[in-house]
Amino acid sequence: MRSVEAIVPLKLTLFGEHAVVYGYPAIAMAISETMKVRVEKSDKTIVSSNTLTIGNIKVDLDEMRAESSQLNRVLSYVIAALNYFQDRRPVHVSVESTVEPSVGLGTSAAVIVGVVASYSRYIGLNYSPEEIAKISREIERSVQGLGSRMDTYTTSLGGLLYFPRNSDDVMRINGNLQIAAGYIRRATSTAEILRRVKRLRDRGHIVDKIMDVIGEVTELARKALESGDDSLLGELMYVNHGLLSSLGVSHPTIDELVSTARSLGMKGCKMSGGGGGGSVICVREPKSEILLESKGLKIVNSEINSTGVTTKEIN
Ligand SMILES: Nc1ncnc2c1ncn2[C@@H]1O[C@H](COP(=O)(O)OP(=O)(O)O)[C@@H](O)[C@H]1O
Ligand SMILES: C[C@@](O)(CCOP(=O)(O)O)CC(=O)O
Ligand SMILES: [Mg+2]
Repeated sequence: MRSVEAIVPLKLTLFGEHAVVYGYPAIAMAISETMKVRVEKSDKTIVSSNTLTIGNIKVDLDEMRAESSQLNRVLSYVIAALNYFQDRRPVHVSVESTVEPSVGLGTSAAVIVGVVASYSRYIGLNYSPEEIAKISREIERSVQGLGSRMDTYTTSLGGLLYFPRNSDDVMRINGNLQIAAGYIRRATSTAEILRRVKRLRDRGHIVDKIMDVIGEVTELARKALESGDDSLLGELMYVNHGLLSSLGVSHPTIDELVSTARSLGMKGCKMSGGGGGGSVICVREPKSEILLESKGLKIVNSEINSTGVTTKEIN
């Protein structure tokens, strides 16, 4: 077999980001923005990517070789995913994403899921999406030192998913939800923001009280999703956003956007994902994408992806 290609959906966190890391519930959905990870036969291990940006490079112009102290960090998820396998064969891993890295859409999870799905099939293993999710979750947590099962399970399994409190379970939600979503670039990574929240949480109980309320909001949002109550769902988005902002994980542009949406009488908007900039979701209505674009956000294809990660052999 010459090569295998995995197509991985990215994700939107609807409710419960950050709290889910500490056992509180969350709701996330896989979307139709995707990442392709192709693994093909090679005489040495090479990684190429269409969206990765690295700074601080030194180029040997005679050899046209680039070096950067940031390479290891930026490729850490790909490297960790390949290192998971005992059966290591030299391959060319090419990653093609329709969005920028590190904007709250789960590219860290997607790149791990894509490498695990494509490389495992390339060496003749036949993992189920659940096995890919389980393996990928441990890899993402090992790279970041912190993190929940939400992103790796959502990008592996697809659909609209509910992650119950204090459990390793995941359940599908039947809800027909129209979301508008977009992102701005951010200057930090989710791993760094997770460390910042952990430091805050280690200093006292107030963070757990805030996360407990986020958990209550998420449970109410699950019921609103199942009953199709968009106006309650939107209100809960504003509340969840305010609670995340109180944890210091939002961003001035995002806060201003969400408060503008609320003052315009829009149903609901909130940050989505790790924060510090990145993604915003709104209950879809005529004004939502206009507002997102007016604040400089890049709109993403937020149609639900119900299939999760898929792979195909390319001969
Ligand atoms: N196309 C890609 N190729 C290789 N690694 C990627 C790619 N996209 C993202 N990553 C990895 O994921 C990291 C971003 O993860 P994170 O900060 O959690 O943001 P998010 O998961 O919201 O996209 C990047 O710094 C990089 O290490
Ligand atoms: C902040 C968190 O809840 C979601 C992170 O989302 P993203 O990597 O920014 O797309 C972390 C986690 O669940 O592992
Ligand atoms: Mg991530």
